[in-house]
Amino acid sequence: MTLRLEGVGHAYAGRPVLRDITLELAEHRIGIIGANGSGKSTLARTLNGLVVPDSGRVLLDGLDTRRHAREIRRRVGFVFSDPAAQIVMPTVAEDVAIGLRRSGLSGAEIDARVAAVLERHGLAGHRDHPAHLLSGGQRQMLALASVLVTEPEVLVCDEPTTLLDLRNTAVIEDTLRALPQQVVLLTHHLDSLADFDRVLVMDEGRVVFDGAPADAAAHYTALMRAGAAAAAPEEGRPEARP
Ligand SMILES: Nc1ncnc2c1ncn2[C@@H]1O[C@H](COP(=O)(O)OP(=O)(O)OP(=O)(O)O)[C@@H](O)[C@H]1O
Repeated sequence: MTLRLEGVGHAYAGRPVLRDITLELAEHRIGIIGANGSGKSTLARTLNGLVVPDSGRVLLDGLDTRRHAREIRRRVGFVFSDPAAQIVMPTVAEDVAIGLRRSGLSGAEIDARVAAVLERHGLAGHRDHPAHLLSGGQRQMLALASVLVTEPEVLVCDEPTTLLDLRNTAVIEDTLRALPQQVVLLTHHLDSLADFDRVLVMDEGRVVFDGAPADAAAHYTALMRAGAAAAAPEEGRPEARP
């Protein structure tokens, strides 16, 4: 199973946010880091066809997201930063089950799969609770469970721990780490990617580094320092003083 981007470019209202990106994503765990607005989310969204690029193409095992959107969405799951974006049903179990409505499984099979996923992710005791009464960490776990129940081959997670405290961040990260399927994780937490197979650094719509986690973290830190230095007022300039 391989995701491939070929010459991918995308613009919003004429402003380029992805610039000629060519990549093959085959490793088990891939991280993407980069400054706010560098194009990470847009890139991630091209991977399951949520965004169809203006130019170039994105392929999953040769299937183009432009033409095979439904098949690709089934195989590439997507988890958003804010679980509110994907929790749609009143109760926890109903929310997990909704992803299986077109699976062709029987009601009993759906119930069994939902129960297994809730059990695996520590939500079995909340089966019939309203989703909005869960804690932030439980809500994100529910959003993750609702995607995992469909058994995607790839999971793309767009900053899934941004709204969580350190404990829940660790719980979600440990869950992602233990998944058998390919995971593409966007994050601002460089430590979370320490044992990843590959980390991409994005800057202004381009992949400016692609390699081992420690090297990517160093590259990103240097990039951010250079950006901060360029933006800071020059020392000693009279107009820069308070
Ligand atoms: N639907 C949209 N319409 C218009 N502009 C958009 C849209 N989505 C993103 N943008 C803009 O495109 C640029 C890249 O956004 P994107 O969300 O891909 O970056 P990001 O690296 O994920 O940022 P962050 O770390 O802040 O989430 C930003 O300037 C953003 O404002």
